[in-house]
Amino acid sequence: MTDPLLEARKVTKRYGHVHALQGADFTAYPGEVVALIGDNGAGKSTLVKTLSGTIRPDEGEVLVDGKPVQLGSPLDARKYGIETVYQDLALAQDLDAAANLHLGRELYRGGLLGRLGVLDRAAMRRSAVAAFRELGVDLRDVGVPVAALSGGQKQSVAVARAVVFANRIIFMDEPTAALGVVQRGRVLDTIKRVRDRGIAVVLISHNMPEVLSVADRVEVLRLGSRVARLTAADTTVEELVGAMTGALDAAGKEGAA
Ligand SMILES: Nc1ncnc2c1ncn2[C@@H]1O[C@H](COP(=O)(O)OP(=O)(O)OP(=O)(O)O)[C@@H](O)[C@H]1O
Repeated sequence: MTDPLLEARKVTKRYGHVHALQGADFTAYPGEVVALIGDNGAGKSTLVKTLSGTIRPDEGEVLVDGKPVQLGSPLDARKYGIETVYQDLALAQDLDAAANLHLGRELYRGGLLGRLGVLDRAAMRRSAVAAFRELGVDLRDVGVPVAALSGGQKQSVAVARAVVFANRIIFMDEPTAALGVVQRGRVLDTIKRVRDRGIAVVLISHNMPEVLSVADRVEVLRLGSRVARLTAADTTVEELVGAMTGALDAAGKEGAA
C-alpha cells in the first residue's frame, strides 16, 4: 500500500469542558476519496480545522509524508498543498467570483515582478471563467459580488477555488449541502477527477448514499475519536450508520480503527 500523505495521531482539542477531539486518528492516502463521517458534534469540522491549519490541537501530532509538521495557519497548510472548502465557504461577500477564486493568490500586472503594482483583474477574470467552465459551474457573470449569488453558486465558487489550487489534499466540508441535483452531480464528478489527478480528497458529508457513491474509504468519528475505517465498496449505509451511532460495537462488526 502507498504511504499516507497526511495523518493525525492522537489529536486532542478541548473547548472549555467540551472534548471536541479525544485522541483522534485520521489517515489520507494519495489518489483516494476518503469520507470522514460522524454524527453531529462528533468532531469532524474540528479535525478538519486542525489538519488545515485553522486551529492548533492541544495534543497529538499532524504528519505530512510521515514527518511531523506544525500547521500554524491555513497559509502554512497551503504550503503543503492542502486546500479546504469550509462549511461556511469563507468567501469575501463584497468581492466578485473571479476575485474570490484568487483570494490570497491575486494576479498582478507584470507577473510576480509587479507584486506591488496593479491587480490584473482581466487575467483573474479569464482564469476564473476558464476554471468555472471546466468545472461546469454556471455563472452568468463572474463580475458580480458573491453576496448576490445563490447559495449553490457560492458553494460552487468555494469548491472551484480549492480544486484549481490544490496539488496534494483537499478537505471538503459538506461541499454539496446547498446544491441542486445537477450541480451536486457535477461536484461529485469533479471530486473523482481531482482524485484521478493523484490528489487526496477528504469529504465530510451527512449524505450516506453520496458517501458510498464517491468515496473509496470511510473513516468514522464518534465522540472525538476514530472508531472505524471501512472500504466503501464493502460497506452498506446501514453499516455506516451503525458505526456512527455505536450500534455496530454491540453487533461486534466494527472495522479496525
Ligand atoms: N469554537 C467552539 N467553541 C466551543 N465548542 C466548540 C467549538 N467548535 C466546536 N465545538 C464543540 O466541539 C464538538 C465537535 O464539534 P464539530 O463542529 O467538530 O462537530 P462535527 O462533527 O463537525 O458536527 P456537525 O456534523 O454538526 O457539523 C461539539 O460539541 C461542538 O459544540
